[in-house]
Amino acid sequence: MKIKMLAGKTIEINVDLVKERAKCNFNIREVTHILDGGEKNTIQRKKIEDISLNDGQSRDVIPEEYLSPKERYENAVKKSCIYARIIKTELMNMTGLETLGFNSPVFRRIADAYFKEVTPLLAHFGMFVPTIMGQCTPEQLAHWLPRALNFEIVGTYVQTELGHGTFIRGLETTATYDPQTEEFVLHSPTLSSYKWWAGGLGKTVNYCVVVAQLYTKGVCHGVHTFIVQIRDEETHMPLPGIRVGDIGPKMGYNTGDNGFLVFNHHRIPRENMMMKNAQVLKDGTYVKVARHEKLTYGTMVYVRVMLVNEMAFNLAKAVTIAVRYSAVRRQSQPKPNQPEPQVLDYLTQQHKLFICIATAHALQFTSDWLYKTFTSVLADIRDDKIDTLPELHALSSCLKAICTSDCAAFIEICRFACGGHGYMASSNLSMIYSYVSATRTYEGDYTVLLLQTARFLVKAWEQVEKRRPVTSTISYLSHAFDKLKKPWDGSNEGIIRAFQRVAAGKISACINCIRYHQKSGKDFEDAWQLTTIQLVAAAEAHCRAVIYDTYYNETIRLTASSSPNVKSVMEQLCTLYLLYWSLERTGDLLRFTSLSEKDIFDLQQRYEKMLAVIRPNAVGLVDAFDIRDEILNSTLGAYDGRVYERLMEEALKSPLNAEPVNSSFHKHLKPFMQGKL
Ligand SMILES: CCCCCCCCCCCCCCCCCCCCC/C=C/C(=O)SCCNC(=O)CCNC(=O)[C@H](O)C(C)(C)COP(=O)(O)OP(=O)(O)OC[C@H]1O[C@@H](n2cnc3c(N)ncnc32)[C@H](O)[C@@H]1OP(=O)(O)O
Ligand SMILES: Cc1cc2nc3c(=O)[nH]c(=O)nc-3n(C[C@H](O)[C@H](O)[C@H](O)COP(=O)(O)OP(=O)(O)OC[C@H]3O[C@@H](n4cnc5c(N)ncnc54)[C@H](O)[C@@H]3O)c2cc1C
Repeated sequence: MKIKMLAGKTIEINVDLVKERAKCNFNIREVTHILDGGEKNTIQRKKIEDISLNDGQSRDVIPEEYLSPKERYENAVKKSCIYARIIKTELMNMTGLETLGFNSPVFRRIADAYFKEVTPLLAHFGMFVPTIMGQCTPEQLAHWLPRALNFEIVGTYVQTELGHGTFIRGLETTATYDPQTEEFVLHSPTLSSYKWWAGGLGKTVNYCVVVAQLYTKGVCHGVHTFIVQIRDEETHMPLPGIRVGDIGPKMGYNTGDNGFLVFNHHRIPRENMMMKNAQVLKDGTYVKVARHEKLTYGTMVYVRVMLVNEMAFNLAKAVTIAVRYSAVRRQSQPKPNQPEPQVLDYLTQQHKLFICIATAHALQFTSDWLYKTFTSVLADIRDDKIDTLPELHALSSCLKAICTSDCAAFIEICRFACGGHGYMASSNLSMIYSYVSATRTYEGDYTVLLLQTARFLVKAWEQVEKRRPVTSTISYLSHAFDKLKKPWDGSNEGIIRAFQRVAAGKISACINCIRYHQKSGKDFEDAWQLTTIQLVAAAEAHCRAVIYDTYYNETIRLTASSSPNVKSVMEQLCTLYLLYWSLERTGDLLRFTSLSEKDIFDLQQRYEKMLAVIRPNAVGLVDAFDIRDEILNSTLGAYDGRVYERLMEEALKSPLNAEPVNSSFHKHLKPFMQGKL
């Protein structure tokens, strides 16, 4: 152990980690600034983290795992209030922080110090407020937004029902306009129409955005959004006509009180229909305002965009834990009479972990780029231009699907990399995994969203066939008709072009398959269904090509003025990422490019050399994510590497250790062992 001063405190640091940090050859701070989007952001983030975490209010006295479900929920509500108050009063009013939105990634990051699972207010921050911002008229906005931002009301987003989640047009809850009273009557006509899943609905919120089928003058106009009060603002009792409760234990999100909601002819004022995109006049006349009918789905697009950033952050946490632990952990004896090596020195361990570091960078850069695209499309929509929306929908759909799926898979690999201790709840890897694993399903299931992107790609292909221009993310399709396979080029640019060829080849194969089925007499819908396995694969290939291209170009752009070693380590990671996926997808490359057996051998050699090059910087790279111990919440991943001490300290907190003999011994085990039971 070595002693080191950190943030004014003297701490003991594991000697292996000290050596690792001494080996690091690049400026860690510089990489942190790049990942944060600039030095100013890092300074601001650290200032906010200090204010909200230094007083220890985020800490639990008793670890959450030992509380009952009810106590865990109550603890999460208590901490949500502390957390929201700090953000609202102390941070939002600080000079210099005005530019931070309520949904700033910095606030998001701090939340993990307060909640091992989630805050019951997550859907308030992540969905209720954004829906108000996106779906209200200016008058409605003036009424609802300040109340929601000041937490005078707390809300959630209630869309999914027992019977339907994916197929929104199939939702059954009705909102029928009554011109006599100028109210909407909300009703749940069947068991399958019961609302199910919304976060915070069970016990926390008093308002919600409800998605329901709008009926007026006897005509159904499809799903629309309504702001519905469900609980009394004073007593919190459910209002008449409302049945609401918690849906019970889940694989994760257990402090999130996901709920059910049943309407029995519940009335709300006409003004509570969110009327930015469509209106119902007092006499019941339906007026469509928006030029694109899917603008009602705007909150989902927003959350899908935000989820890519969520994935980058969660993977950064998991790999920080796994790399630090792998530097501390020593195991086996590959050579006789030699000391046990750090497990990080095993090539197989590097193969598990360095791709996770690279992926966290790839997702961070892709998410920043996607967010910029999102804000630019929002600006277009404000100017009444809706032609950029389909591409945003296609991009956010596939990126949400692939990033959530990759991130869950890589977090599980981080757990494997930590052996048995990775399975301890105190490693925090299980909690990170259960949180991330749900993201592949919610906000649009993986397969369903990739099929949305596939629709866009098939249409794009038809445009390219007609030699019509297409948008930038699919411009590579224009080369799909080049007949000759180009010689394999293993440079980064060459690999990216090769994967664009793979994507184009897969889309082309789908088109051929759809047309083949149509020629055999199938209608388009059936031909589409028969092609869906390939369509999902084509959308995945397209998405990966977008990520490769974005990661590569952003790395070059963001390190243009970096110091040489920072530039090189960032480029090495990007190259590693491209080599990793080339080796993972040799089948595709063999099918659609001129890759040979010899090229695969070369790729493998280059990949393994790259692992060795990155090895000395591994701990430095995860330190550069700059995730505070309070946020990591892990016995295995703390900055000081006191892994075994922390494991033991946490074990001693188990209530089972509070007494030398548990009463069940005398009550059950002893009589059983003595044959008296
Ligand atoms: C002061 C306070 C400070 C506090 C600080 C706090 C800080 C904390 C910050 C927190 C913020 C962080 C946020 C990050 C994470 C947030 C997490 C929030 C928690 C989320 C929990 C989960 C919630 C949910 O799951 S909500 C429910 C989501 N449900 C779905 O996603 C359903 C999926 N289904 C669909 O999207 C659709 O039904 C679909 C697309 C599958 C099919 O729809 P359809 O109507 O049947 O359409 P279809 O006929 O197939 O297509 C017609 C046409 O329309 C196109 N289309 C479809 N969708 C869209 C769209 N969205 N936009 C544009 N176009 C669309 C489709 O492609 C077709 O086009 P064409 O092919 O051209 O015809
Ligand atoms: C933790 C969590 C939090 C949530 N929070 C909220 C919330 O706050 N508000 C809210 O409204 N909802 C919420 N949800 C619900 C969530 O949005 C839905 O569960 C999700 O959209 C998937 O829909 P589903 O459950 O209907 O799945 P289904 O659509 O029934 O999916 C089942 C299977 O069928 C497949 N499938 C479905 N349709 C097709 C198709 N057309 N083609 C091919 N395959 C298909 C899917 O791929 C999947 O494998 C939450 C869910 C979870 C798990």
